[in-house]
Amino acid sequence: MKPVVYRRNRRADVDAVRRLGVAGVATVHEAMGRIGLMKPYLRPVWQGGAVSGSAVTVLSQPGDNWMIHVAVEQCRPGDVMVVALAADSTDGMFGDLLATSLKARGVAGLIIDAGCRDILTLKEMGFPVWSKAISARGTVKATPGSVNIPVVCAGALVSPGDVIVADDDGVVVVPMEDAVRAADLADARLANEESKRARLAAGELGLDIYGMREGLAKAGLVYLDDPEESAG
Ligand SMILES: O=C([O-])CC(=O)C(=O)O
Ligand SMILES: [Mg+2]
Repeated sequence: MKPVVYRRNRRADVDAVRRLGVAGVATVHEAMGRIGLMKPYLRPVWQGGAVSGSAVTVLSQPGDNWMIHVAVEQCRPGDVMVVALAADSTDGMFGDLLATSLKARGVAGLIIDAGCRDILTLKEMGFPVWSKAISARGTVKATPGSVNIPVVCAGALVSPGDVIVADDDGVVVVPMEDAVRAADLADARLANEESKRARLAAGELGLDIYGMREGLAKAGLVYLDDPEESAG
């Protein structure tokens, strides 16, 4: 496949992107029917960061961060850069210099299926990164890849413009055309969880709130008194 950069104007619906970010990864993943989650080996390089934004996708060669430099130019404020690899790598392809460049363009964060370095500075900058590894191993600029093509990142298909939601729980992808519907479903789920949270906090049991007792009995669960106590 010839290396290519697709210039792209289309982005996901801005309000849907915001609402999906508020809902967070676990809620969005559930709302979509438990799909779209990247593999859990992708971890935030510092805790407490959270982003949602339209994906600018990058396909890079292992040990080579040339295409990240190329992709910076294609980013707009609010975008999330997603870097997939043509073959497995944990090399430290990204650090505070590239983060400074992305931040200057208003990019919200980076998802990378490889290594990241300069962690302390990234944390001080408040620039969130989810990576497969933390590694100081340096990389070259030798072989081109592509920008804004569909990629598979940590097991999930990401097309340019798809919504990326990332927080301490992981990273989830929402197809661009599903963004508004997913945001509506996530909002409904949040409202429903709020009422459940209040009832659980008041001491009601999940067993009763969810009407589980009958199903458990049908499934054969029995309750017995402790034989030692009744013998006594
Ligand atoms: O320069 C690199 O190759 C990656 C890096 O450490 C940075 O962006 O600061
Ligand atoms: Mg560096």
